[in-house]
Amino acid sequence: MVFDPTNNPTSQYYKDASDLELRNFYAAKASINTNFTIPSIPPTIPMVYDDTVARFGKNTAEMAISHFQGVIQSFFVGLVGAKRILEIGTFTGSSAICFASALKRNGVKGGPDANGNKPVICLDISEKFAQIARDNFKEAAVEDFIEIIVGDANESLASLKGQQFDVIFIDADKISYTAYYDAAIDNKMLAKGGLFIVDNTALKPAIQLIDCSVPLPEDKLPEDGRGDDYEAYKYLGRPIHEFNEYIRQDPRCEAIMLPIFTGVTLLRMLDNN
Ligand SMILES: C[S@@+](CC[C@H](N)C(=O)[O-])C[C@H]1O[C@@H](n2cnc3c(N)ncnc32)[C@H](O)[C@@H]1O
Repeated sequence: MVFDPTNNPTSQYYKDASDLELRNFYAAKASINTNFTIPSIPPTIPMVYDDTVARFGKNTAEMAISHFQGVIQSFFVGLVGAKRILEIGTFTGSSAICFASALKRNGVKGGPDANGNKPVICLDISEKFAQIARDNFKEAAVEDFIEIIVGDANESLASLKGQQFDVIFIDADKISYTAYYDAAIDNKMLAKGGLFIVDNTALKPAIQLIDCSVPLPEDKLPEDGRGDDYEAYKYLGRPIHEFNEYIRQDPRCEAIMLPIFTGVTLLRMLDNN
C-alpha cells in the first residue's frame, strides 16, 4: 500500500494497513511538518510524482524516492553540512530537487563554482528522463543548483575524477552498485566527513538471499521458493546482495542499513581512508 503523508488516511486505510504501514505513515506525518512547509522539501515534489505517473504509469513512477525519503535524505544533507552532492540515477528529478533544496538550507548558492561545476551533479543514462528532470528543476527553481551528465554512469564517474562530494547518492542500475562505490572510492570522490546514501539495498529479490553463508546460485532461484521472478533476482537481488556483502567486509568503511522504504544504506569512510 502506498501512503501519501500529505493526505489523511481513510478509515479503510486504518483497517487494511499493517502495523508497519501505520508506523511508516505516523513517522512520515511526524517528520514532515504541516504540508511541506519545511524549506527542504519544495512544494513541487508531489507534482513531479503526479507528472511522472501520468507519463510512465505508477509502476515506473515508483522508481522515484518518496516524499518522506526526500525529507530523511535532506536531514542527512544538513547533518553533514554538505556543499556538493553527486547523484547516480536521477530519473525525473525528485531526489535531486530535494538535495538541491537541502543545500540551499546549508547556505549553498546556485550557479557554477570557479571550476564551472554546479553544486549537484546528476548522472543518468537516459536523455528522455534527463530532459524531464531539467524541466522539473526549473519548476522547482533549482536549475542553478543542478547539472545532469547523460551517459552510462560508469563512464561519467571516470570523467569526474578529481572532484569531491559531501554526499554521494547511489540509485541507478543495481548491477553496477559495487562498481559505482569502487569508482568513487578509488577516485577519492567522497570528501572527508562525507556520506554515501545507497537506495534499494533491501529490495525483495535481495532479501531472498538472507542467509549470507549460502553461496549465490548462478542458475536457479533460491530454494525457499519465495522468489517468483528470476530476472529480478538475477539483475536486482544478486548484485544488491553482493554489494551489501562487499561493504560489510570492507575494512575502509562503516555502513548501516536502515530498514526503511526498500532499504537505505548509509556509509562513511573511516578516518584513515
Ligand atoms: C531508481 S531510478 C532513480 C530515481 C531517482 N533518484 C528519483 O528519486 O527520482 C534509476 C535511474 O537510473 C538510471 N540508470 C540506469 N542505468 C544507468 C546507468 N548505467 N548509468 C546511469 N544511469 C542509469 C535510469 O535511467 C533511471 O533514471
